[in-house]
Amino acid sequence: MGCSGCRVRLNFGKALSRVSVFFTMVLIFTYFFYCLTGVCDSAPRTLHGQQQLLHTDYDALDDLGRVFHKLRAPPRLFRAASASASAPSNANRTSSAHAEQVGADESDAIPVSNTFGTKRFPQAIIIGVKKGGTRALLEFLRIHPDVRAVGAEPHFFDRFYDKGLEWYRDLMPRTLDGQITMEKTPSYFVTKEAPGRVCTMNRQTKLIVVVRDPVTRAVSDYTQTLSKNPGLPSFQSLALKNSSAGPIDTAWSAVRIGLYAKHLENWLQFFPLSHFLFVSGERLVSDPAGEMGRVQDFLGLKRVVSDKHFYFNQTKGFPCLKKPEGSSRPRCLGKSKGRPHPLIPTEVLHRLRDFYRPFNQRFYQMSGQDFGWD
Ligand SMILES: Nc1ncnc2c1ncn2[C@@H]1O[C@H](COP(=O)(O)OS(=O)(=O)O)[C@@H](OP(=O)(O)O)[C@H]1O
Repeated sequence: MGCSGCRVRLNFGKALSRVSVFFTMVLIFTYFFYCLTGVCDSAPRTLHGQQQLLHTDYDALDDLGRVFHKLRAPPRLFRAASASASAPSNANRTSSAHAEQVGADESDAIPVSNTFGTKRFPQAIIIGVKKGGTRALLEFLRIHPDVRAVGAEPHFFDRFYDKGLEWYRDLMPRTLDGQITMEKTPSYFVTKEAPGRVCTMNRQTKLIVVVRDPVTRAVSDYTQTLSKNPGLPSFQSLALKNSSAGPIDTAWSAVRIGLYAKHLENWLQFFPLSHFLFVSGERLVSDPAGEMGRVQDFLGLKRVVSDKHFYFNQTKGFPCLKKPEGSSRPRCLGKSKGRPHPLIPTEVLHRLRDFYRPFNQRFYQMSGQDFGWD
């Protein structure tokens, strides 16, 4: 009896240890599963620490009103997490970052998440210009394994500066050594306070400005506003004071943003010219690989993004990204990028062109580049 009792107790003890081993395994698997999905990210978080910037829809990402909706979106599963789940070697680091970029098109989200690395302030920012081609540039750069970028526009240096630098850093994706953190907010270029603020964050920041013929840019800007507000007055009545007879209305933001020389002057009070790269919005469309070569050189990156990444999509009328490795679909920008412009009377366009000419010439002198808009 004592013996059997002891045996029963022994059997019971064995069963108990098997059950506890089983539960321990379950716990370990659950923990790893959650880690892989980024939920157990243990890095310190700020007030806004739950925000996870996801690359979802290019149009929405550029829609300022929806940025914070995007910021609060819950993290989703992503392929790269498992690729980098084991301690990442240097090779894994680049390929895992690359894997995060794979698989998106304009409607299908590419959740960008990473439980490894450190959140850093951006070393390079695309500061402008609105409707210049900034989204195309950022998305082309994101193919590069050594670039990690915020998908949405943070608008920190113009709208949310009072939230503080830690808030801003927390918006950034994690990067590993050798990777560059980037963001794009085109309104920085025309924000008076932005240069001083960026300089306070880091005076070594590299600044990229995508510029486009200011006349076409103004029409593009107007097209965007019109798409949100169909009752908008005509382009000419907004561009010209006192209707068609009057002078150009420089108070209208669609006109004012195109005074590139004026805005650049403000930035040059804080940063030397060597910190700027001016990307031609026109060449970004006609020769994306060529322009991307210049951008990668400026950022000190290996030239990874090249001809082989692009194809010209006849339907869209713009270059798109070829099917990235492991993805089922090629990637074009969304509907709000490359949409048809309304017809503007030729004399109004001529008047605008004449108006911009001296500012363009001044901008060519300041930047040391002739963009050939005249
Ligand atoms: N590859 C590719 N695909 C689609 N569109 C392209 C591309 N490259 C440059 N562009 C031009 O980008 C213009 C929009 O500029 P932004 O992205 O800077 O706009 S925004 O300020 O972020 O709203 C957009 O302006 P619109 O043509 O007026 O829509 C495009 O001309």
